[in-house]
Amino acid sequence: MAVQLTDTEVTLSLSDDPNTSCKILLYGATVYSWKSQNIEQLWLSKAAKLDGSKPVRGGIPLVFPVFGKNNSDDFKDLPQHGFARNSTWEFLGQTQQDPPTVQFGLGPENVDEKLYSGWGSNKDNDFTLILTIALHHTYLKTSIDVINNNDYSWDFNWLFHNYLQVNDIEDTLVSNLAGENCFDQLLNEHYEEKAPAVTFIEELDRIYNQIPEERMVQVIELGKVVHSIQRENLPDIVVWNPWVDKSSSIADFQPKDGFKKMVCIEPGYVKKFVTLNPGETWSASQIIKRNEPLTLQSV
Ligand SMILES: O=P(O)(O)OC[C@H]1O[C@H](O)[C@H](O)[C@@H](O)[C@@H]1O
Repeated sequence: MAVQLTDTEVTLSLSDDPNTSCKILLYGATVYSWKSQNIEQLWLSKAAKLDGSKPVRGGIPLVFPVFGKNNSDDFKDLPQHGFARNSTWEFLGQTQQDPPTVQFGLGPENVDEKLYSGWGSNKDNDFTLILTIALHHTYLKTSIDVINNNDYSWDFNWLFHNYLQVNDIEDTLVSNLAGENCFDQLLNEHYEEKAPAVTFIEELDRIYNQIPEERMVQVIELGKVVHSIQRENLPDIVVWNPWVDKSSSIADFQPKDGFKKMVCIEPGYVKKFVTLNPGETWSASQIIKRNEPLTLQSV
């Protein structure tokens, strides 16, 4: 069976290749495992909670309606990264057989009242989120539709918080960001990226912004491309590795040297807010690919 459902999660697998599969928790609609030909592609903390008691540390948590903490009136009462990752989504069903494709939905009725009331000055922003996940032989596609059901407009951020698995972060490069604008969240500074590729030797937390859509960001290990990310309507890319001190301060980050095995590459719309008008739908997607050729688009 290509799609299996339990009370808490959905599993997709390819009928002609059962070793290619992904698992999605209803909690947060979080993809917490994606295996391609039996090789796990996503990093998941050994201490990640999969019981709905807190957002999943690993996989692909979803960030909505705010990225990080924001002190403006409409967002200051929300938790870090909003409430999509800590709400239980509805499974809407399978929409396609081949490739296996499923959808999940979230609306105000699914969100804890206290969390929801932290958003917006009207306190009744009526939204629908539809998440679509499609599993292919060599890639995983996640797409989001955000619908405004109100008769007034409101603002939001969206981000796919991908925790990608690597063998050794010190052998890992992230390419195709040279020459782009970056906001360094640790230095609290904007600058132009001068390095031909992003390397990791300490904690790193940057928002690369307004990256042209044709730019394919690639994660390269010892000269081999391990992940490539294609984006639609997601102009910003957060690159994060917590390294030693930050990992040790995160209770559900295990093992403590797990930062060596992961890099977060997070396509989103976070440097500015999307303003969504009444009745309108905003759509975006990402495709995470394996085994792509090296594409040099900036050096
Ligand atoms: O600990 P969390 O709330 O899941 O956030 C984890 C990380 O998310 C993003 O990558 C941010 O850029 C980081 O500043 C943050 O530390």
